[in-house]
Amino acid sequence: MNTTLSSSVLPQTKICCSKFSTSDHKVSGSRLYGPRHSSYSKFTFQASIVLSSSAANIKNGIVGGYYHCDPVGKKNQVGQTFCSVGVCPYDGTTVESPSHAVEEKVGVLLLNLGGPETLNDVQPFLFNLFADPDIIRLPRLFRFLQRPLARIISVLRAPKSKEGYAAIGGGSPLRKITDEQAHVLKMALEAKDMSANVYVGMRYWYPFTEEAVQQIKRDGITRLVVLPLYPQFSISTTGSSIRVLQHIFREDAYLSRLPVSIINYWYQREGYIKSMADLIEKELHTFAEPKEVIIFFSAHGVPVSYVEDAGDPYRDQMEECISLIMGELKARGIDNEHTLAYQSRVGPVQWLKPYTDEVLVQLGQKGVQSLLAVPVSFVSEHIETLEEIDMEYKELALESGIKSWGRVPALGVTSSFVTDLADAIIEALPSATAISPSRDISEDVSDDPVRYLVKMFFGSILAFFLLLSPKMITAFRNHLI
Ligand SMILES: C=CC1=C(C)c2cc3[nH]c(cc4nc(cc5[nH]c(cc1n2)c(C)c5CCC(=O)O)C(CCC(=O)O)=C4C)c(C)c3C=C
Ligand SMILES: [Fe+2]
Repeated sequence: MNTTLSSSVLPQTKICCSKFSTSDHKVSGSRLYGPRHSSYSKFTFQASIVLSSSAANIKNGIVGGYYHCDPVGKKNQVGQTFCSVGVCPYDGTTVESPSHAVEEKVGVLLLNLGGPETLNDVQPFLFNLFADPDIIRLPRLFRFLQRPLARIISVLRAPKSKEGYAAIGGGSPLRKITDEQAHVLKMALEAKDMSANVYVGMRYWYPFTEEAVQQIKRDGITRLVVLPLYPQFSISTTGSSIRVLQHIFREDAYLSRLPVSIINYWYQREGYIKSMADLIEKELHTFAEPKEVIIFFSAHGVPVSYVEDAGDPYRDQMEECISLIMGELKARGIDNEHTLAYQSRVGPVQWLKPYTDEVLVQLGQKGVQSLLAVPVSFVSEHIETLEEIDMEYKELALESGIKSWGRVPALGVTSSFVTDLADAIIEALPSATAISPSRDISEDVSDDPVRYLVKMFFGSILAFFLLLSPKMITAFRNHLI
């Protein structure tokens, strides 16, 4: 049974851990931190998962406690990571505490992508990114090629990426912004009477998730909330970060017992939607004719196969997110036209459509005069807002006939947004449970050496032809360099 917090069990620095207990205590009182924002909810991938806890744990698009996804039916890559969404759905109440109280040390781990801090970091950063099996998703038979391929692609891609990073000052601003978000979030939690250490763990650059987790251990954290800084869930972002975390936790006796709650996505939260609407509303007023402006949502793309073959909920969540933001604007009397397109594709495969660059040209040709670009996949400024949108897409739009261009800034440390993240963390805390030591399917290596050798043999032959085929070479040249 899940339990929840009442204000009386949220003192400033100490939390009685037994209040969080999930066992058979007597319950009384009323719930304070239950699921909110039901009107915004839609749980997009519940059909392909099987809960290990009760079905009542899904409510309002929010799932409490850990459960593991069953990769039955449609192949679901999401199912290879944790799928809990944090907040405790227990519609009961406060737990009566036994007499002893143990000091609780709450930790919040912010997960993010990370970015190169100097131009010399670019190629090794890209190597880490492309070596991630959630970014370049090779069939199992070809997994042994992941790192050699990552080496080749990162070397080929580095010059183009370096140009981009050079144009925004020689490195990514992500670390600085994420550190600021961590700091402001800690203060927002304190303002809500919750004392917590906030850590930053990056997937592909410093400070790596592993480092953050070691610090969490050293600090003796007794309860952890994990908050990926991506509003929508994608296999390639939150999924990948959580998979790494799962791996680290499973290997460690202390961590595998640590109660953890993961907020897998939060695009539907009222605080986030309203904060986005605030930014858009403000920016619309900078145009001479605000009502004529097309609101152009530009989301980071993912390959179509993620969504259509692996069950990535990203596109559905993105579409719902946009409709929630537009609904909020409409409620404020703003009913501009809007459109959604996907940016930043890499490599020769099909990505989610329509593509941002193509739609910009079409809009220009159709005679659209004013356009407001709204980045929606990410909450910090980064290379794809500062270079791709502000420079490349702006130039393309103006060349295509659009006269008036604007861009909504990323949320960063906007106070209404950070306050809402603090609420999400407080809501998630009661449902923290230890990570189950179940096997990570994505790293399931065959124990049988003969099978392994056979796979390696045929895999190498196939890979040889694949890598040397003129089509592949042309594709890499056209799309990566
Ligand atoms: C090749 C596959 C990639 C997928 C899939 C992908 C998904 C994805 N990425 C973000 C957010 C960010 N990505 C950033 C940089 C970046 N991403 C890729 C590739 C994929 N991303 C590359 C090669 C790079 C490096 C930059 C470049 O060469 O273009 C960043 C920027 C970090 C920074 O340094 O500022 C962000 C942010 C999302 C949200 C997403 C899927 C939903
Ligand atoms: Fe990316």
